Amino acid sequence: MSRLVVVSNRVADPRKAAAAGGLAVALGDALNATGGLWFGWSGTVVEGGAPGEGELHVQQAGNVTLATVDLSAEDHAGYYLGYSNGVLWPVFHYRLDLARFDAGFIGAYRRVNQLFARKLMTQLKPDDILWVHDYHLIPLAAELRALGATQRIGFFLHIPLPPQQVLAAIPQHEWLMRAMFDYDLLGFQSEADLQNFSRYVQAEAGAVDLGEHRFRAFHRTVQAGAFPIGIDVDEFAALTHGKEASDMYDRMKEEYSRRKLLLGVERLDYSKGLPQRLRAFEALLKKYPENIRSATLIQIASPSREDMGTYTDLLQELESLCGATNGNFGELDWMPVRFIHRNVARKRLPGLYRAARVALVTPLRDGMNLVAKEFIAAQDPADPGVLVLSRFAGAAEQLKEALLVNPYDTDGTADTMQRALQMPLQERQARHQRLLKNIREQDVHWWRQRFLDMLGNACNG
Ligand SMILES: O=P(O)(O)OC[C@H]1O[C@H](O[C@H]2O[C@H](CO)[C@@H](O)[C@H](O)[C@H]2O)[C@H](O)[C@@H](O)[C@@H]1O
Ligand SMILES: O=c1ccn([C@@H]2O[C@H](COP(=O)(O)OP(=O)(O)O)[C@@H](O)[C@H]2O)c(=O)[nH]1
Repeated sequence: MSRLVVVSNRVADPRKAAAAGGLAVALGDALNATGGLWFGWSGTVVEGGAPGEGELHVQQAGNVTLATVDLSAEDHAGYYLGYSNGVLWPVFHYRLDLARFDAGFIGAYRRVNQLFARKLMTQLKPDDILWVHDYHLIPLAAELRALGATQRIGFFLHIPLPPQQVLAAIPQHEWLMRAMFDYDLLGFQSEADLQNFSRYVQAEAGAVDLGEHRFRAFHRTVQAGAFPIGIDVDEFAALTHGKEASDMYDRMKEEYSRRKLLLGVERLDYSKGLPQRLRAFEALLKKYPENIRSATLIQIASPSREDMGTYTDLLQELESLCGATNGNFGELDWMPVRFIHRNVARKRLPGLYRAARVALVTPLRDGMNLVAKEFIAAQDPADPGVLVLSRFAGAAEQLKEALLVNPYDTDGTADTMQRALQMPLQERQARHQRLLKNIREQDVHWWRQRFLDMLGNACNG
């Protein structure tokens, strides 16, 4: 059997995967099941290190070999903060207004992909199957092929793929698109992303649609598909009954025994729609004053990409919005919003999810959003909470029994929050049952197996 080689910017020890975030948890799970090699950035930034160079560290973690590379400070700035998160992240989330098309970034992005390709080549076996993840590494297959790699290589994009006209604003978009054709299989989170890819390559590269999502361009044929990522429902249910989550649940129930909790959990990121959510919550208090003193919003915003101005600006905006709502509506014995700018350990999160009556997952755009699925998995089926979900999250294609909202519509979102708070038990149970069925059927194992089965059958040529 071929060995699985997973490549991603973030790498985490899969034995400790429960402590890591979305992408890392899912990949840890995929590798735990099959064993193999996980290759990527070590997380170390070397001040004064030579650009395009980095030490390779190899260690064993159970049945998974971890191979990671350090990055020089110059490469980290240009590749991770610059091109990946200053250009690709905003554009792929439809935010051209936030993109910084700095001509200096692309050199570092290319250099790090070349560095990864060189280091990875030393670890590869001829019949390995490679699975590359996310926007940091789009040209990796092209760089590997240039060094002679002939292995099967798949790519999965964890973030949205925007429409053609948005994508085409990236000065290097043709180069990126050509690089995509060096993969055998391209995976997207949703049907909408897949459709955008199909239109884009036909319009911009004159690609020929061979049917069943196979496209021919640049003398190569690539298979594409939608593979919505899931969670390990059983692992999450077990976490829910663990000590950390139970303690958290008990604390929350005691603290908020007389109140209904609304909950938001995410990285502090402009894609997550946090200012819009806070405004909608304030509109809820204005339109439905019965919620004054009886509803509390807990918003966890875990620190992310803090070296970037767009992220620090957002923090200031959120602090000011929360301050205004608490100032306008707060009472001596009740504060409407609790804003927590810290990471909450994943082991404790299920307790928080279970104590909440309503989860607010209202991103402006999101590849998938695993928090939505974790919230469902953590609920008590006899008395479940309600999921309010943005129609612009990848998860909305699957989770149809959630209350779907347009996060730009402040009053509409406030009305939906009210509906969620008022929803009768029977309706909550019926919706939850169907949502749980969905996340069980399309879980992380299903995601991995479908992608790898299709990669096994796909062959570029
Ligand atoms: O690695 P960071 O820069 O700290 O960012 C964390 C991860 O954020 C993004 O996650 C995406 O993947 C999730 C799992 O598929 C998906 O549910 C979510 O919608 C996406 O935003 C990013 O794509 C990852 O590469 C980062 O590691
Ligand atoms: O304080 C926090 C906030 C988030 N998460 C985890 O981070 C992941 C976020 O994944 P998601 O797909 O929702 O969004 P991303 O951050 O990857 O864009 C989920 O597994 C959360 O449980 C966490 O462990 N602690």
